[in-house]
Amino acid sequence: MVKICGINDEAAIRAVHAAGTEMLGFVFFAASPRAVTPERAAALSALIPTAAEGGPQRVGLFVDPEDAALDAVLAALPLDLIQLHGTETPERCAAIRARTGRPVMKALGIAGAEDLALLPRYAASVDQFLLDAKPLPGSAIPGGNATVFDWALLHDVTVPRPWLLAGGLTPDNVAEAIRIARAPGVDASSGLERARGQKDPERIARFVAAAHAAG
Ligand SMILES: O=C(O)c1ccccc1N[C@@H]1O[C@H](COP(=O)(O)O)[C@@H](O)[C@H]1O
Repeated sequence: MVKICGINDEAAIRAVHAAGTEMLGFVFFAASPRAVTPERAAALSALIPTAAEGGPQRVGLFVDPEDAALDAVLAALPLDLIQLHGTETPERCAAIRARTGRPVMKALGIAGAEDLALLPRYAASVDQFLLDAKPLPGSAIPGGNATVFDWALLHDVTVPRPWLLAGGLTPDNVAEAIRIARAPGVDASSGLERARGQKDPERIARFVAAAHAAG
């Protein structure tokens, strides 16, 4: 299972589809260099087949969203999954799942084994986990920072929901990351860019091929 996040232009979404990627992410968080408006995401999404037609699942990435922000995005395009990348509590995740009728993927920042203790607290309230590097102090955004964590922390962990590994993944390190973390899926953004916020179609193709081969 491969997710490419931060899709914000036509070449990138076409590359994601051509590579046979299972999921793509639109960032609805204004502080991100990859942020898109709901209208821009809808226009890009319309360029390739829907998930029901065999295309990738559309994931909406939010950071501590208000209900109105979720409603505005869902009115513009039919997301398949909601990614929550802020400080949402288990109760807020459950409320968003109920309100939107969409499955929820909760991102947890991992820096040490103690961070994995949160997994059981969220398990009943979410459908998937995204295990990402914990942002370094002073980071302007809570993800998408090309930060890697120690994948071996996950080697012997039973994650109580389907999950993706994220944080500083690139075409060159993704196979090793999958092997060490025993990850069933991966997600990448910065490592597939030619400049901050600008995806490179060639890196997308190499990343997806490497991840699928490793899986
Ligand atoms: O990509 C962003 O701009 C972003 C902003 C706010 C929260 C999360 C964000 N991205 C997610 O972060 C991880 C790791 O990204 P990277 O590969 O290290 O750049 C990824 O899952 C994105 O979904």
